[in-house]
Amino acid sequence: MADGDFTVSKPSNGLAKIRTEGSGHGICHDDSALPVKAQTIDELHSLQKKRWSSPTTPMDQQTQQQAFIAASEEERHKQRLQSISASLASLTRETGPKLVRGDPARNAEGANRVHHVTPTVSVTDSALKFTHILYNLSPAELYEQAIKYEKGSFITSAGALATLSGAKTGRSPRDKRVVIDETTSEELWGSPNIEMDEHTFMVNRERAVDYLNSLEKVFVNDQFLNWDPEYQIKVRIVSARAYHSLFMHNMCIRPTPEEIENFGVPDFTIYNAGQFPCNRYTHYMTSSTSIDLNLARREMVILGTQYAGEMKKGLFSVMHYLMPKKQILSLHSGCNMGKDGDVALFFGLSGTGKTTLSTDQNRLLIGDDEHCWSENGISNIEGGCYAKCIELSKEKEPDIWNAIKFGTVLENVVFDEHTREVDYEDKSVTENTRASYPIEYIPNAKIPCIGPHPRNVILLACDAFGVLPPVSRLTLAQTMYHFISGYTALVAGTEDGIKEPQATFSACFGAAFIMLHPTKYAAMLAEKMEKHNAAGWLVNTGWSGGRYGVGNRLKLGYTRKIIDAIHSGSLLNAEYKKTEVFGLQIPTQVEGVPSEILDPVNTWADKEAYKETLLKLAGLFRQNFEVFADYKIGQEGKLADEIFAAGPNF
Ligand SMILES: Nc1ncnc2c1ncn2[C@@H]1O[C@H](COP(=O)(O)OP(=O)(O)O)[C@@H](O)[C@H]1O
Ligand SMILES: C=C(OP(=O)(O)O)C(=O)O
Ligand SMILES: [Ca+2]
Ligand SMILES: [Mn+2]
Repeated sequence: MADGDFTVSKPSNGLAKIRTEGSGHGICHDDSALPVKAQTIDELHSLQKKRWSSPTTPMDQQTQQQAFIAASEEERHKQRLQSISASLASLTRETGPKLVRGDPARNAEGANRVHHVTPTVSVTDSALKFTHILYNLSPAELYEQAIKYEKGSFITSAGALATLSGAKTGRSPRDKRVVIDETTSEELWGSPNIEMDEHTFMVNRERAVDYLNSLEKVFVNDQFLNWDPEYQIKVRIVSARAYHSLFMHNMCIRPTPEEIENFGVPDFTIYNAGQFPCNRYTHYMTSSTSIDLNLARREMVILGTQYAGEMKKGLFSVMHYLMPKKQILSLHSGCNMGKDGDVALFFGLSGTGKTTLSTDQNRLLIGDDEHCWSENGISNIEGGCYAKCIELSKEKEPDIWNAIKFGTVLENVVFDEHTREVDYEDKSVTENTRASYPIEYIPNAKIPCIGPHPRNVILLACDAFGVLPPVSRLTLAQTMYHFISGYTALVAGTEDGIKEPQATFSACFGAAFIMLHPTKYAAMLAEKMEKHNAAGWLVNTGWSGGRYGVGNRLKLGYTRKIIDAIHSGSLLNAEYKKTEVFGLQIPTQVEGVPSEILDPVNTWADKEAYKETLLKLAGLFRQNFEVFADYKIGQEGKLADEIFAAGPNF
């Protein structure tokens, strides 16, 4: 042995004899000579964990180092529990539940932290019970909670937490409602915001709160939205599952310990009752799922769905209401920045490439999904990303692949029972498999997630009809036309027999989230693009060479080359020609992309079918835009006429 403390010699009886060296008397070291600072096993275990601290998103150094006014620790914990108890107060019983900090499983630990928050006036059993609060737990603690108590939670070979979201594996837009009162009935755009009244909201709120209070423990996250400190809001998420708490830990901005101590009263609260359904006898309820937004109360209630994306997109709706009031444009877009500070926005509906294309090894990631454009520039609303991971490959999307590690929530993926290796091709649970990770898991994330005014505005459409060009340069009026249209066409996925792509028009590429009339956002976008001289682009990340079933999806590598040419500015100076019907300007050459695919007509073998499909899509655009024809945009509505004229002509 090279540096052995002991040697092994082979005696005649065949058994190896161990001789320790340096011990002098030929006996082994006595372990008891090394003192363990504990007299009992329990004491030993208590040494394992150091004092409580809270996980953070790296903010700027100064904020982090700022000393905070120190009330006594006990006092601060008490205040926090009081604030949470107020959040969870039942409206009819007037008082909040009794709260205990910590895990009920560790009773001894919890018991000495009991706080009698408010004197109880009612005498029901629920008033006698304690609700344990698991407050801003760390990813490690949440892993333990999930694995111990939530069926379907596993650690994958990469270290991510695999979970199941239950019966719902996507959002439920038809079950999302907004309270209409005197103010909001004036302000809100009717169509996507299915209404409900205040009273019904309160019925559902009570249902969610009673459910949460009936549990042994609930998770509470206090976090921030929006990286621009001037327009940041404080959010509280009360949920029943560790999975939800970890998801929001990843998706919202994580406060420093100092910020947590001084958090105070949240600006907005989510009550996520998850699997607990709404009462279908309640007015307005059309299913067992209800996602209810009350802007006046600044509250959201979730009943009957565990799909975590509901929380993040629910808060996005809130931002779509609050931000425009401050002249800030909220955007359903990804965003990244070049080394020279050139910022690009990527708008698009789900699955069109916002996350994939904003995550670019050559550029700094500002965010993948939700942003604000204010007079200060661009800021990300969130602290994390939510990537689709169906057919995820290490080669094509290395940064997303590498972000799937400890701390990442992997929703609804399928993995090998033994190795826990994820099969990203497997759609057994759903096609909408997802990974949620903190933004700093992307190596070139731009932290803080803010940037200057955008230079390029890229509208993404996954055109399964295969007739939109891979890239077109848009005039301002065309940008507005396509922004208001919000087109994409997807295929129904795995189902057999689906030959016809489904066209979707979703105003501002986010009709499910916008709160005001689409033209309000469009006017702000036009004003900002003009002021900051941003160029508009339409990029088809969908089909080429024929519609779905005949052609193929454009290679991600080609789309990336197109995006590179937009970023570098080289595409601004390219030679262009105009397409028929849609009147789009398309480049004749893009570096790294076969020129013949740039005009889709070249890629279709059946030219007649091409023309027919093109006209069909143009007709769908025209039909969709009819409802917007009467709106004024810009001064004296001049832009409105231009925008209307910027649609297809046939
Ligand atoms: N040419 C392409 N451009 C962009 N994405 C593509 C392309 N081809 C295939 N994809 C896949 O489409 C999906 C786009 O999803 P994602 O970026 O998560 O969309 P979003 O963030 O807009 O919802 C990814 O799974 C990506 O791998
Ligand atoms: C979370 C979502 O975002 P996206 O699909 O746009 O990435 C969603 O739409 O449910
Ligand atoms: Ca995304
Ligand atoms: Mn999105």
